[in-house]
Amino acid sequence: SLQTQCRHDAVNPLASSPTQSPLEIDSTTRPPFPPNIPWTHPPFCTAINNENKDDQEFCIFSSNSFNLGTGLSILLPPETVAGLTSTISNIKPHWDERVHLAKEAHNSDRPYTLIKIPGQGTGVVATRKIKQFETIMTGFPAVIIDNEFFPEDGKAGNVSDEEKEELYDELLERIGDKERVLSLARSRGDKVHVLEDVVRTNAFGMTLDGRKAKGLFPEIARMNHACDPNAYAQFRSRTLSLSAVATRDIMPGEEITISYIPIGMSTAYRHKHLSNWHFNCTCALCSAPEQAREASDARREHIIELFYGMQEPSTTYEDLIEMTKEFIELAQVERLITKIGEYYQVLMKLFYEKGDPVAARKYGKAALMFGEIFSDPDGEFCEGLREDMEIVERVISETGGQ
Ligand SMILES: C[S@@+](CC[C@H](N)C(=O)[O-])C[C@H]1O[C@@H](n2cnc3c(N)ncnc32)[C@H](O)[C@@H]1O
Repeated sequence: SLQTQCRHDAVNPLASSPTQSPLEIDSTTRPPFPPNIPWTHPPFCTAINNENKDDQEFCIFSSNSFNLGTGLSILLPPETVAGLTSTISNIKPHWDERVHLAKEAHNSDRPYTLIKIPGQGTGVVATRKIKQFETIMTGFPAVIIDNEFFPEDGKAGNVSDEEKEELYDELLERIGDKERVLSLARSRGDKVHVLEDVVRTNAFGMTLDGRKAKGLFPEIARMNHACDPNAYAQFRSRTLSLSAVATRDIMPGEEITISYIPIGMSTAYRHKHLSNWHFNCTCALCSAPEQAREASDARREHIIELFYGMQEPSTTYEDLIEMTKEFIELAQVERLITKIGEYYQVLMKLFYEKGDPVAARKYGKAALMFGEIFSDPDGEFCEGLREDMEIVERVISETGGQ
């Protein structure tokens, strides 16, 4: 049978793990700091007491030269950082990517500008027509912090306020371009450390070598949320970059938006998930007339029913064909294009299990095409799909597709 059980992490569309093999680390001593690695400060480490497991060491590593001197500071276990070191030292942004990054670079080539959006602070607006699938901007992180430091709102977690305060002060001190970070939006007032607030309000979920973390990409963080967005943030583990990619054509003057939450939920679920950002969503879908919103909710709920229905063992091959057609039509009406790779992957698996490898190949190819646009091309999702496609191709050549 096919190997891929892993879909993108539904809650964390940016999940991925870098492919580099870790440098050797002796975890009983301070992490090594050889001169050939890119860090410009000695690591600053602390052991966090975890009630259920052994203590875990976390260190701040910083590079002032990263990303044209804007700098990077990360707070992760040293073993995870070891796996990232070669990625960080190898980053040479392409010129077309740098256009959107460096203050001094060709500003006029940028297809967007920042403006004030009533009730939403700053937002990003297109200055020319942007074509579907075009990369709008590519950014690199300023800060990466392990999720150990972000228990869910209201939960205690393993790190004391004093420990966090000390670590965040140190992290902030080491950030090369502080303004790039401190000018970002905040949502929690003075109740928490300014860095915690900025990260909670602006960072993207990512998985690095199996550890969940939050990455702060200050340029893309200016994009506001919409429940039916026209762009998508794609993480690439190989370059540690995050790109905003257009999911449809965007006209000049149109605001460029991304979804902060997994796409495809009905209104009530969306608002529950968005509560983490402390704002009432005023996007076009949430402010649509009640009738239109209810119709969209009904379609979205039906998509979810079909999705699970198709996976029921009792579903026959004929039912699967009918359900697939209806499912794809609804997903198109709701414009869930960024999820389509994930949906097609499930269809590939189902048709394969029902003994139709030719249909499985059709959906597998489509899954990979969308996966390479909307998820990490070197991440688990695409890697797993490539392996599965080899199995499907082999079965077709052995059986002639019967
Ligand atoms: C990642 S920031 C986006 C950029 C931000 N507007 C700024 O001024 O830098 C997230 C914050 O923007 C605002 N925001 C984003 N999307 C919104 C929406 N759909 N409706 C209302 N406020 C929104 C909220 O204040 C939220 O906490």
